[in-house]
Amino acid sequence: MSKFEHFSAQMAIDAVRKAALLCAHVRANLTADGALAKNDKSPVTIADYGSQAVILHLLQAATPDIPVVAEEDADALRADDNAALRAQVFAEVRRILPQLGNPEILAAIDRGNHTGGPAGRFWTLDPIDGTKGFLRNDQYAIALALVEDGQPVMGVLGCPELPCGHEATAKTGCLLAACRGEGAWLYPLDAGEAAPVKVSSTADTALACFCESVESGHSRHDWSATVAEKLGITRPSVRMDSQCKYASIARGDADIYLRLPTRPGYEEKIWDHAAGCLVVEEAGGTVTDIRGKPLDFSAGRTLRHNSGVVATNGRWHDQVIAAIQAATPA
Ligand SMILES: Nc1ncnc2c1ncn2[C@@H]1O[C@H](COP(=O)(O)OS(=O)(=O)O)[C@@H](OP(=O)(O)O)[C@H]1O
Ligand SMILES: [Mg+2]
Ligand SMILES: [Mg+2]
Ligand SMILES: [Mg+2]
Repeated sequence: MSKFEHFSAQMAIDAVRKAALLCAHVRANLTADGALAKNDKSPVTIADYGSQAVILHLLQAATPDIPVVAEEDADALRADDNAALRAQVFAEVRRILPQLGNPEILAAIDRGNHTGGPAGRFWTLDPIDGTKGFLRNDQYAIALALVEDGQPVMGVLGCPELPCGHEATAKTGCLLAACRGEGAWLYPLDAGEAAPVKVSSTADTALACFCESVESGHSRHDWSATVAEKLGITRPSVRMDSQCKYASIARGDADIYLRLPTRPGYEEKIWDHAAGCLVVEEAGGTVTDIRGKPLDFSAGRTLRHNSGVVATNGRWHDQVIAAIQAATPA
């Protein structure tokens, strides 16, 4: 690993950990006035804005020349109607970074407006992935990746509600990190030693555990049930919010993640997949779209050359793709 990648991985892990503290504090105290609906009707909370402010401020300090593609912007926060929400964001960010003034917080959030593309380096951030899960007190993730010449080369997934192991005593909260060519690693979310992670070795698709979105608006549950049947799977799917699904595949808890498009024309966002995709690949798994094409992170802010997502332990990925082709309309 180059010196730059080593430095940026440590810094990214630290930034995600700080944002996770903010998210946990907001979630423990969240009331109905802590969230807004965006233009596309999807929710955004104090924690989405606060997490983005903390991470983008830290990225700006450490790598000022690397632009960022992030989900949120501060437009709604600047509106007079949202003064109360804005004040809560400022207060939450200052619990983590006490020196930051209000204008700096808004400016940090607005640093995420890069267009992406095929050349050079950029960061991509989802400050809270699975905002609906966060609001339901369920799974969510903080996802940060470094993309170089269209390829994720470093990824960090903070998963504050995912247990760090399977034993009953395992702490809640883990973080997965990967650098291209260096494997994937599992850390306790707060602090502590890393352990390598590997995908499952499940050899028979009939024994596979498959996971998908909670929201039927994000992935076709009826089609995935048909795909599962074609693969001989009898266990029901595990429905889980956010890129924690990628974390589950990387750790071998699940074998297949299906994200089958609910409507033609929806373009998946790069921040919803870059970190998770690298973590799974570095754990030995395979990630493609539903036609078996690699995810193309070089096309801007979205995966516009892809349709849906499939992640597996890599043993029988082609069989899963074939089952999807047979189960879904052309
Ligand atoms: N129509 C459609 N199709 C596919 N994906 C969509 C769609 N609409 C929204 N989104 C994105 O889904 C992100 C969270 O999805 P998940 O499947 O991981 O979580 S969930 O179980 O549905 O809550 C969610 O990310 P966050 O906004 O960060 O929560 C959205 O970017
Ligand atoms: Mg998301
Ligand atoms: Mg988000
Ligand atoms: Mg969102």
